Amino acid sequence: MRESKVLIEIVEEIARYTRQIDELEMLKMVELIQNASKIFVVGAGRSGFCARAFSNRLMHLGKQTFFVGEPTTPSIGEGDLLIIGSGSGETESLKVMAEKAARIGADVATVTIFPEATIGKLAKAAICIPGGTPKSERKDSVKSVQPMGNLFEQLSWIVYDGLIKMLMKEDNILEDEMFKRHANLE
Ligand SMILES: O=C([C@H](O)CO)[C@H](O)[C@H](O)COP(=O)(O)O
Repeated sequence: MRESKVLIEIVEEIARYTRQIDELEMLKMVELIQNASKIFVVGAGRSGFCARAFSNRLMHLGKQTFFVGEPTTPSIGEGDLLIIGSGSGETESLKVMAEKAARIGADVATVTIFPEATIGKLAKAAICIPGGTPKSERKDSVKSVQPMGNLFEQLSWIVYDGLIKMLMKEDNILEDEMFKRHANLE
């Protein structure tokens, strides 16, 4: 057996930058989730894979949750929440969705590297994650040992899992209850 230097380098980077994520902003997101009628989650590409996994856990918590783009996703309205995972905060289709949701009277929240970008400006909670992105003309917030948006995507997955743990504690939801809601047609 030989430990992998590559894996250790990645995990150490994740641990180092996790410390720069503001828990107060996570608490704001928890409050928005608790107060929302319906929760819509969206993200593109790899950021979208992480956001999609988050929507699955929100469903397990018993929240009325929809991943945007599915044929079963209804219209968003006042009192609803749109959570956007976007490193750059400037992905075209997501900007349009953020603007539309805000216009309609829904709350917008985001997990992003750049809270000052278009999506972050519209957000009531913007969890800022250190990272880089090939998309933004803004300077990456950190120099990562990994390519493209990897660090953002990994940290966003951890942030989403952290939010779920916070919601479990706040709303007193046990894992057994969550598992009962897990898909039985798989
Ligand atoms: O898939 C992606 C790319 O591989 C970056 O690592 C991005 O997640 C996708 O392009 C969405 O971009 P953002 O909205 O800026 O996260």
